[in-house]
Amino acid sequence: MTSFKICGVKTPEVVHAAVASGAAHIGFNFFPPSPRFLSPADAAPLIALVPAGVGRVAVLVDPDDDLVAAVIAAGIDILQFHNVPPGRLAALAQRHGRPVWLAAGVKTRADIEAATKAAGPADLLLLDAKAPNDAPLPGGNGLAFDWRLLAETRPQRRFGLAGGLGIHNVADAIRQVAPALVDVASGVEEGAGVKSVEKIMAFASAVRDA
Ligand SMILES: O=C(O)c1ccccc1N[C@@H]1O[C@H](COP(=O)(O)O)[C@@H](O)[C@H]1O
Repeated sequence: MTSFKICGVKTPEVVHAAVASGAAHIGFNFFPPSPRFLSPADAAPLIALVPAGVGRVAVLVDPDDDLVAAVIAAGIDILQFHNVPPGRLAALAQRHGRPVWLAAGVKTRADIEAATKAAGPADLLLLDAKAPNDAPLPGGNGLAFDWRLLAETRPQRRFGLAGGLGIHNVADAIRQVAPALVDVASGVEEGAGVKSVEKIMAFASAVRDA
């Protein structure tokens, strides 16, 4: 079965639901403009509820070193980076001694090629839709990219798929793209930043049935 990540979790009830659903990873968002934002202090008691064997992932957008250190102190074990300048990913991976994921926006084949190069030291390349220029968030926008691009230009490395996934399309995405992991934020919400336990369970069933 393809593994899945439930991203942007903010309450104990949703942590428990994500664990019960079989999520391999749970994401905590540390980007202040996001409706899913948590401070490291607020995230720490939630992160502590995640059992061993389930990955605790921090979503970070071009963070400074203090924020990275703070999320690690809060109990995070995987660092997911968006919008990091070229070269900084390797430095972050080395300095903080944690697995790193590189999230990259895709609209064209060239984006996939550039992301594959940039992801060099990353444990996972997470391909998401490229955010529109005026979007306040680089991810979490509920937008999918054209997955057919991956049939033409498949990254020669481990990659995950994010962006606009939900109960209605995740099985198709898995069959069509065969990613190592699928990642969802807004597709299991009933309002901006408000997760639905029912939708999380339905998403998990759709992944299992794919
Ligand atoms: O979710 C957010 O608010 C967010 C903010 C900044 C960077 C990344 C963010 N989320 C990531 O985007 C994917 C896809 O989101 P969606 O399913 O399309 O809503 C999400 O899983 C996070 O990895």
